[in-house]
Amino acid sequence: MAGFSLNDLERIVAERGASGAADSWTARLFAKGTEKAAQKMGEEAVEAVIAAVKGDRAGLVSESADLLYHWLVVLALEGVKLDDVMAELEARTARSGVAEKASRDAG
Ligand SMILES: N=c1c2ncn([C@@H]3O[C@H](COP(=O)(O)OP(=O)(O)OP(=O)(O)O)[C@@H](O)[C@H]3O)c2ncn1[C@@H]1O[C@H](COP(=O)(O)O)[C@@H](O)[C@H]1O
Repeated sequence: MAGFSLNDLERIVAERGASGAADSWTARLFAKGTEKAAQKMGEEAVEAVIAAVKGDRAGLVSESADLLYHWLVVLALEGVKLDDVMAELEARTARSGVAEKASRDAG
């Protein structure tokens, strides 16, 4: 699917979290703080694990979405940017030399 990214969701989480809106789950999580948000993140991770082990692909998609959303809430509450995580992943990829190996294999 094109057109929606984790960066989009990160921005929505920041806006809704800061809104204080009574009908916003994100604002409620922000008000409760990192401990509650991290607890929810852990619950969603376990639910994703259970779906994977059961071979429940639709469940795995749904629980993965819940997990990524709650993970972004925890990052926001802790002042960590998605870009920081991507930079770490990029650095690991560079250290592993996988990109160079792939381009050598392709050439
Ligand atoms: N992606 C999500 C998203 N995924 C899951 N959830 C909410 O996460 C909550 C967790 O559900 P659970 O069943 O695990 O928990 P619960 O039983 O409702 O709560 P507890 O009793 O366990 O505390 C639900 O209320 C879901 O609606 C989400 N809430 C919001 N978003 C995104 O955030 C945006 C803003 O949402 P609001 O902040 O609600 O406006 C939305 O447009 C979405 O893009």
